[in-house]
Amino acid sequence: MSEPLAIVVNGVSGRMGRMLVEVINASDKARVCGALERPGHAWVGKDLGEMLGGTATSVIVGEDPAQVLKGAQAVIDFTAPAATVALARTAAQMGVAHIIGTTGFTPAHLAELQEIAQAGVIVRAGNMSLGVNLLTALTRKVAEALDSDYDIEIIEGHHRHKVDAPSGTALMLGEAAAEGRGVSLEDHAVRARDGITGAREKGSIGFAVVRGGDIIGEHDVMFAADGERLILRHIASDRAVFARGALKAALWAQGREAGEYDMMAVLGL
Ligand SMILES: NC(=O)C1=CN([C@@H]2O[C@H](COP(=O)(O)OP(=O)(O)OC[C@H]3O[C@@H](n4cnc5c(N)ncnc54)[C@H](O)[C@@H]3O)[C@@H](O)[C@H]2O)C=CC1
Ligand SMILES: O=C(O)C1=N[C@H](C(=O)O)C[C@H](O)C1
Repeated sequence: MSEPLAIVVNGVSGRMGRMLVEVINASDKARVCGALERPGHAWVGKDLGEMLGGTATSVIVGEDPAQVLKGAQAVIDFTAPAATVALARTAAQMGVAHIIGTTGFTPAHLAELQEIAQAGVIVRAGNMSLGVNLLTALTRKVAEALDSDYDIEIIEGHHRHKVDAPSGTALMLGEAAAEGRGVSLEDHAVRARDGITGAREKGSIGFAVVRGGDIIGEHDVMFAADGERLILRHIASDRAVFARGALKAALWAQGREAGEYDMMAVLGL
């Protein structure tokens, strides 16, 4: 049996950071070899196991990616856009595969990641779950089959702490719908409605956002026509689905050529 993959978890005290440690620790294919938090965070310099409420481990939470990534084969990163772009540069320089779950990137961030990926392996997806990636493939197929008499609306819901909207997943679904229709999302997206908006423009792709409580992540893609509606739905009820996907991506990324990949590639969809 091969050695377990050495993985660093970035943003380790966050909702996804904690979940990643749990999922990696439960796997015989990988181990947590390092942990990162934002500079000055209360966990920096402390033992990861103790910070998570368990027994001491040999992993001390660090704040300097260049130090912590030494000896790592992958870093899994669910943090914030600027932090992720900065880490991508270091990971590429050090030959460490960078698995990115962070959402909320601007077009400038995305262009920078694309440039960095010329020299490093990046796997990035707005949603790492198998279910959502299947939903994405289905959305593309249905959008291809139905004409613009079917209005496409994407409705997403998340917990009260989420800072970006629409969600990375909703945008991924919007891209798939636009691709299926053979149009550009940028030209057809309606990301907010308020006041006297006028009637719905034919061919547009609408987004609606719910924020509240502890909703982990819910996404509907609606195709609404005269006389019928088709709704494709995914509900995440456990963050482990995202962490398991990220671990799969870290294993898949080993030995790949430099480039930016997505979960559809990892899952072969
Ligand atoms: N692609 C996917 O499947 C999923 C993506 N997400 C995305 O992951 C991101 C994080 O989500 P949560 O864990 O819920 O947020 P969170 O707020 O609980 O955790 C974020 C963590 O990142 C840390 N952080 C911020 N700046 C940092 C820096 N410079 N260096 C190191 N750590 C830093 C914070 O201190 C915090 O611990 C969001 O963008 C969210 O949308 C969340 C779930 C699934
Ligand atoms: O912030 C979250 O929690 C989630 N974010 C991702 C997104 O923006 O789509 C994925 C998941 O739905 C949870």
